[in-house]
Amino acid sequence: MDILSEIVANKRKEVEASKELYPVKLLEKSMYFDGKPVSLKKYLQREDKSGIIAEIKRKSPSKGMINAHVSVERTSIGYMQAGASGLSVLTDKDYFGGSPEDLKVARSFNFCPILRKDFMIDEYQVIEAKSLGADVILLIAAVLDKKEIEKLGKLAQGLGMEVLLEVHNEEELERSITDKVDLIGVNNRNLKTFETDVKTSMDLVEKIPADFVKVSESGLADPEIIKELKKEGFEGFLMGETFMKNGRPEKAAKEFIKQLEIE
Ligand SMILES: O=C(O)c1ccccc1NCC(=O)[C@H](O)[C@H](O)COP(=O)(O)O
Repeated sequence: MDILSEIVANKRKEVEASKELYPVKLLEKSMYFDGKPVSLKKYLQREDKSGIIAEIKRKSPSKGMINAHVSVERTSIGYMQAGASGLSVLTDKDYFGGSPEDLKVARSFNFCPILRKDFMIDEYQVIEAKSLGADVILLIAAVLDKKEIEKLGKLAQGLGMEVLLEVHNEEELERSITDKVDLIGVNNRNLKTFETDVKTSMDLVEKIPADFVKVSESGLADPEIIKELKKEGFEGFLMGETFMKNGRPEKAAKEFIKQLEIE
């Protein structure tokens, strides 16, 4: 079984357990449930922002432990002060060392778009994302068919959230495009081999219809590459490890964003 199939199989069990522990009726009582989400699309298009979606991720299947002792409060606030356009918070525990609590902490300290970064396969998780205060959910084309993307996307949009669809190649892009998503992310990481190549973004960009905000994801570590991706039409840049491998991720983000020379 490849890692993605393993993560998804594990996620199915986890979601069933969560449904028992925290039924939807309870999630709907959250103080965030009726709140208006913050638009990532709008933040990515602000000229005073960097376009960086800065991620909080303690570990990953490709890199193992990256930063076990990160302070979500300090890092999330620091990322936004450094000029990030939004936050991405891993809520998967077993493979990424995150938790729903991490997202709640980031939400309570920041007014900015927050992406719930997880493996979404069930409507329950979309409702849970809203109850945690998320503004955006991720849908991964490699694990969902078009009907599932439309069902989960429609529910998220109905709750006021935006949807980031992640693709890795032309086949995934072609079979998944729908108006039930708002942003399209090109994952530079091959989730089977873990190899990252920014050429993946460069090659796919012209195939993405103009009405979607374009995000380049993973393996980004050089400000010059961000400048090139911007020229190609990308407005968002999802970055995790480059910042998280530093003891103070927010300081690494500040240094990096400074080099983008935002006016
Ligand atoms: O990062 C992994 O090893 C990974 C493995 C399997 C599925 C997803 C994985 N990563 C999730 C992500 O999409 C990244 O955290 C995100 O794009 C940031 O990437 P990076 O800047 O390379 O940390």
